[in-house]
Amino acid sequence: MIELQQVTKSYRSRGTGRRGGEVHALRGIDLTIRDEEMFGVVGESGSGKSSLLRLINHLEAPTSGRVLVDGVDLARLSPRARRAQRRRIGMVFQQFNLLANKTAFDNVALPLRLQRRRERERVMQMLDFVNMADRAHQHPSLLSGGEKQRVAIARALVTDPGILLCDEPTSALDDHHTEEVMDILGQVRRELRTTIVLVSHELDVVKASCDRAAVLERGRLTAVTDVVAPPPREAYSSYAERAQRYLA
Ligand SMILES: Nc1ncnc2c1ncn2[C@@H]1O[C@H](COP(=O)(O)OP(=O)(O)OP(=O)(O)O)[C@@H](O)[C@H]1O
Repeated sequence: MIELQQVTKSYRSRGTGRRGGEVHALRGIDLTIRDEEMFGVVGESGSGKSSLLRLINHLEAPTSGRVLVDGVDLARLSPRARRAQRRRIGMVFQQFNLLANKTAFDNVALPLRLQRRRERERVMQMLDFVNMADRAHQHPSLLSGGEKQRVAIARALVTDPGILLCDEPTSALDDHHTEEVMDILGQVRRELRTTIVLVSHELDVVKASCDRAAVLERGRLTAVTDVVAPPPREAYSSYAERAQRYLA
């Protein structure tokens, strides 16, 4: 479970025009994300979505308030214990962040190697999970955006984290690849029982996949809603019927 209690995050403003000023990226956030749910975070650009993820991952500490992951306040841990705790959280980014000079296999193996683990089987198992086993020895430049993101998901999950944070994972992809990546994330939740936090400005993606979603507006949490999934494609007899009903 992830809990944010009265969390505030402020940054010194960038640039010289407002020297000494502060940007209030998050203000007074109270939020609980349950185990094994797919939780959406939506909001306009600058509303604080990425800041929220960085706090959950403890890449940054809150200015005030507490962030608890499975009941543990990472701010109170020693740096070493915090690093160990952070390994239980995987992360996926909009621009994939794969190393261009390494194959898909080596990219996925990297988090294990950083822990001095060499587990070829485990790497292949994760590549298989994202349907990329047959591309294991290709470099990212030969892969489509959707394929790169699937490799990035395998890399994030190879150390078996209980939580996966996704920052705009489909925003650089076309509709077809978006669907492919969201199918994989659905499978991650169902089969690996990973808790997924999905930051996205694409309301359709959140509607089709999340159980609940938080709406951020200029750093404030304005709502947490249960998401009602749209009817599945099979519910319509034709594309025309689906388009008509979806748009109306
Ligand atoms: N390191 C930083 N230093 C200064 N200001 C920052 C920093 N990171 C974020 N901000 C500011 O905090 C606010 C929230 O930014 P954040 O990136 O969390 O929003 P976002 O909703 O993820 O936006 P986007 O969708 O454009 O990435 C913005 O005004 C941003 O300029």
